[in-house]
Amino acid sequence: MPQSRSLPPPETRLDTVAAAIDALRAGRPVRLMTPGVHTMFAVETIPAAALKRLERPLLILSHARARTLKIRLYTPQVVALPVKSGTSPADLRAIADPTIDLDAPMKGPFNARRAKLGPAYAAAVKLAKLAGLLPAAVVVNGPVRGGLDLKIADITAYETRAADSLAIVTRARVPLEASEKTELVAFRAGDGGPENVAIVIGEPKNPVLTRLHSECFTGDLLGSLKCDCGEQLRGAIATIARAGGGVLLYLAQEGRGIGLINKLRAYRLQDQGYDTIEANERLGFEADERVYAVAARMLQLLGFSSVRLLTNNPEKVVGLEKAGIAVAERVPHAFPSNRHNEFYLRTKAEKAGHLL
Ligand SMILES: Nc1nc2c(ncn2[C@@H]2O[C@H](COP(=O)(O)OP(=O)(O)OP(=O)(O)O)[C@@H](O)[C@H]2O)c(=O)[nH]1
Ligand SMILES: [Zn+2]
Repeated sequence: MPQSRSLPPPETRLDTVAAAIDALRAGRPVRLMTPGVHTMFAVETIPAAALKRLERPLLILSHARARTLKIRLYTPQVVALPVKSGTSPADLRAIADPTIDLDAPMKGPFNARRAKLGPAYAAAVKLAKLAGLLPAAVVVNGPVRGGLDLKIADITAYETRAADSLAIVTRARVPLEASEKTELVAFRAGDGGPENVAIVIGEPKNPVLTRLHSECFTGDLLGSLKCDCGEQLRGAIATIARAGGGVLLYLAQEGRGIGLINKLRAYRLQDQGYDTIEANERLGFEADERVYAVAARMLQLLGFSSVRLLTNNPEKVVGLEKAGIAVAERVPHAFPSNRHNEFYLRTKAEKAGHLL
């Protein structure tokens, strides 16, 4: 049975998070309000002048990044490293970004703080992730002028809130090569965030044959041979059409939720010999950062409550069920490998439990 989702606290807001994402990406500070105040910048965008003015800044890294740097994990979720005076944004980026390891050898050892960290520190890293930036933040205890105010509860509730606020914006018939009877349904969240599209094929019947397709610019659009996304996308449309009907959700979750730029960073690490999972972790991400609340809400808005899911990934089945959709059956969805993606597919099978 699908579990019912816990509702976000009613006082949390969506629009504040969207504004904070813009601020961080532009190198501006965000004030995180618990009851106390902390101020954060993203490591990727902090301006030199702003860093210089901060009093006793801490560099906050995820556990995944800390493990790569052999930093002791004294505190849960994230670690805090005191930033010495005279440190430049480039120095911080060299610690946070493994793709520049080789150009700027890092100066260790790094001694993390042992003292307990309040919730603002992990929230800062989560907000950097939501902004599509490296998962690393500079945080000070106290307010900084010019910052935007954001409640920590708004960050924690963001994904659920965004999913709950989804609405169908428009729909149109778009005949496809593999399926002439096809309609595209466009969804948008209340904060105007990333748009998601459902491709409704033929006459879907419950439990509806469904593919959750995470956007892949390189595979879907450019025909990259590094992954199997392009084949899975076109293959799913053809399979669903042959079955008489179903739905493909085209989800704005590039790079398993880390965004295009971070995925390209992960590809750089793969060229140095790391596999797809190690690359994510060296960057400071989980192996898979996707959540399926948006997918579940799209299905509900389309009137579907139970699916036959085209996937090899058991985590997608669990994720969708957790978000409130019953998965009546898993339908395998594998394609032959090529010499570029063979190792990638084998890694997914061996390390991420993908079933082939
Ligand atoms: N971070 C990262 N993302 C990747 C990499 N290769 C492909 N992707 C992303 O992985 C996603 C595609 O995964 P999916 O095919 O939806 O899902 P899956 O987990 O492989 O499971 P299936 O349903 O069995 O296909 C897309 O968002 C791609 O951009 C990689 O090496 N690193
Ligand atoms: Zn891909």
